[in-house]
Amino acid sequence: MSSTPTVRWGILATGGIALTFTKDLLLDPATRGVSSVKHTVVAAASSSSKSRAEAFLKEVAAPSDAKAYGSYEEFAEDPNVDIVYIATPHSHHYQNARLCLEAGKHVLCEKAFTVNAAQARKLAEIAKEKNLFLMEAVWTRYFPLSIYVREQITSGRIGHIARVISDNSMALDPEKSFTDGKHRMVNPDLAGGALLDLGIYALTWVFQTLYHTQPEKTRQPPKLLAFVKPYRGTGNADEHSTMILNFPRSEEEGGDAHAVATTSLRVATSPGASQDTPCVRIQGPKGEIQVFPPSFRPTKTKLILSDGTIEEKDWVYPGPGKGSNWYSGFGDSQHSEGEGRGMFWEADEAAEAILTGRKEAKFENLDESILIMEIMDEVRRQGGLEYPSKIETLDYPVQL
Ligand SMILES: NC(=O)C1=CN([C@@H]2O[C@H](COP(=O)(O)OP(=O)(O)OC[C@H]3O[C@@H](n4cnc5c(N)ncnc54)[C@H](OP(=O)(O)O)[C@@H]3O)[C@@H](O)[C@H]2O)C=CC1
Ligand SMILES: O=C1OC[C@@H](O)[C@H](O)[C@H]1O
Repeated sequence: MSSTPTVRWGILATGGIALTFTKDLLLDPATRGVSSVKHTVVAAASSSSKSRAEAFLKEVAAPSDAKAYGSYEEFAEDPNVDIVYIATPHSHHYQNARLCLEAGKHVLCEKAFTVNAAQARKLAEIAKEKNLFLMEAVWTRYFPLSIYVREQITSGRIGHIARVISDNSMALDPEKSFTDGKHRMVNPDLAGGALLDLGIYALTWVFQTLYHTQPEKTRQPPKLLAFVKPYRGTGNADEHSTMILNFPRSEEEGGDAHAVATTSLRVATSPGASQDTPCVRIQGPKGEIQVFPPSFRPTKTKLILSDGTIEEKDWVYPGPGKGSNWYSGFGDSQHSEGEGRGMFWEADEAAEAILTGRKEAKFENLDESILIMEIMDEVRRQGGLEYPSKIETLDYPVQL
């Protein structure tokens, strides 16, 4: 019998990303060289019906004794669940995460963490009170590619970072793709728009290169200037947001660093099907690191130094995958047969934290998730973008 500890997951919601995450979760960790932990799925819940949860468990090939629930509330009480993965729209994260924390479960909650910073702060407070692990599921931070980029920065390869230019945009043709305005990408009731869905990755790259690479004690929040263009189809959801950030730095560190973070659901980072325009450029006096799209799951980096060195790297996502119908999100065709999606690395991190008693994630703690929510609050304040009060509230429980 294996002595490897197994973490027991419950999956809250059965939509697109829940399927992708759970299929990744159930891949053998040995395929990515992990031997310290195993994952299993013991329950799934659908707010639509129990039969939908059953169909979900079947589709992901969960163990046959995994339990299906037709209600999130009943599911949260399941004594066999160690940690819940929350895969509802942004609007629902606060209510759903709070439900699970109140029931004593550890939580991995999809991005954007919440609708606003106040909700994120409240969840962090409850997790702390109850001594539970809580993490925003920003999977990109856990990729070997991201770890490599951060290491190039901290080892000083390009010198003190002067500037980061970061985009995550997709030409989604919203009038055609989301005709009735109800889709979560554009629906204000679901905290839709580019900023919370796609812009968070543009900000993730800015923060993981300019903020997370600093010693924790010296990290300082940036100043922000932002513009927001509303999506005319639904009004209170943005079709693009553009952010300029200034990160304070001492003269010894090269002085203040600047970032430009952009996001759009109308135009793409790299035109057509090409992926040859960098989505992230990290610039220092000794060179530049480029990351190629899509910024949420890049497969290529290029380091260009002023001494003429060029290091190009292709990044493979370990498998075995589950074939070509693997959900890949909007406009993302970057997935090859045989590859996993790459969501298992964040799951490994959550599991490792639970097993070692750590309460926050190592590559983005709760303070950093809260700070990024504060930045997005400020973008919306400067851009005049308000969501309905029922999804901005701290009240709990609220039926959405
Ligand atoms: N990390 C990544 O790469 C990705 C992350 N995401 C994030 O995952 C979350 C979900 O996205 P995605 O899976 O694409 O969304 P889907 O619309 O495909 O699924 C959302 C699920 O949430 C549940 N739900 C509960 N209440 C509602 C409601 N009022 N309206 C719609 N759905 C509801 C439903 O499941 P049920 O009926 O079973 O309760 C639904 O299937 C978002 O936060 C998004 O940002 C999305 C795509 C990629
Ligand atoms: O998180 C995400 O990454 C992939 C995108 O396709 C999707 O819209 C977004 O939610």
